[in-house]
Amino acid sequence: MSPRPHACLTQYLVWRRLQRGQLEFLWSLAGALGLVLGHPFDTVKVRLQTQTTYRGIIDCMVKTYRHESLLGFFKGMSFPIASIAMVNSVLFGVYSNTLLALTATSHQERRAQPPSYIHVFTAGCTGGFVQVYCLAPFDLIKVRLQNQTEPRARPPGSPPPRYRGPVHCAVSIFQEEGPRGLFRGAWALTLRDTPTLGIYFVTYEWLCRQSTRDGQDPSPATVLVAGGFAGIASWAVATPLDVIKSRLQMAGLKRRAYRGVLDCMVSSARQEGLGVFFRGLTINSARAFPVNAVTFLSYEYLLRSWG
Ligand SMILES: CN(C)C(=N)NCCC[C@H](N)C(=O)O
Repeated sequence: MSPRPHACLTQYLVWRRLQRGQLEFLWSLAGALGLVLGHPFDTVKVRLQTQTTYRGIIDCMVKTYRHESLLGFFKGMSFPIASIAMVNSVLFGVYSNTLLALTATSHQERRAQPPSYIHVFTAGCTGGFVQVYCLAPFDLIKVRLQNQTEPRARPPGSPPPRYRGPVHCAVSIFQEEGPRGLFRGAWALTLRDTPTLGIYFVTYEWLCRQSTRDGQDPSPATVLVAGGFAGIASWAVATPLDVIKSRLQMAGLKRRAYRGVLDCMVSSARQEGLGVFFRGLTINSARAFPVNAVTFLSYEYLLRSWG
């Protein structure tokens, strides 16, 4: 005997819900995996951008390893892992919905009727702008923890690190610098992410269209390569403001008074030369490829499975 139609529908909906749950879980897992692999590079980048004690990438890696062991490279990783699924959902969700509003086509329909690059750029900038306000406090805590160079096993009598962990760091910033302190550097982050996420999605779309027949979905290899290069292109453009953002985030701690983004740019350039804006460019690009290849692969497959 065949089951009643409404029972079939209920079973189907439950199955779809489970499938979605699994996919959301996989997305978080893929994002988190990319982040774990990329975090050591990120730590070296942040230290090069904010501290003047290192002569370059290798010097920073050697000093970090000698002084703090391998664990030193993974400082500040827990909050980014905990928030990556939310930040990516906001970014990709706003991007996709802005494209939907601009072009009135769903993700599936966009293969047959590709949106213009102006629309892709506008949707990317909108996604970038909105995600900043989810990302800013997590990014601030990450940067503060990555800059703590104390080893885990401290010699007796040496002072403890200022922050005992991410929660202690968040509470201390809130108490010492006020609720606005948690958004320190958010304006520089907005200037960094709004245009560069436009570039990110345009690069991805352009590379996918170059190697995919009209109307077809890009292959997994295309998605990985296009995602990786989109990461590199956007981070290359983002690096100067990334340096400024990290310095402003650390400024609250050092009680170093910058009057704003422009002041930080001018005084950094005066003291260290124009090269300061490219600190961390190489390591940022090396990190960007794997992290963003994985991010786009999970995004494409999630949307295809959701239909
Ligand atoms: C240039 N920018 C800011 C970006 N492309 N951002 C989006 C990619 C974010 C990814 N989780 C990453 O950390 O690379």
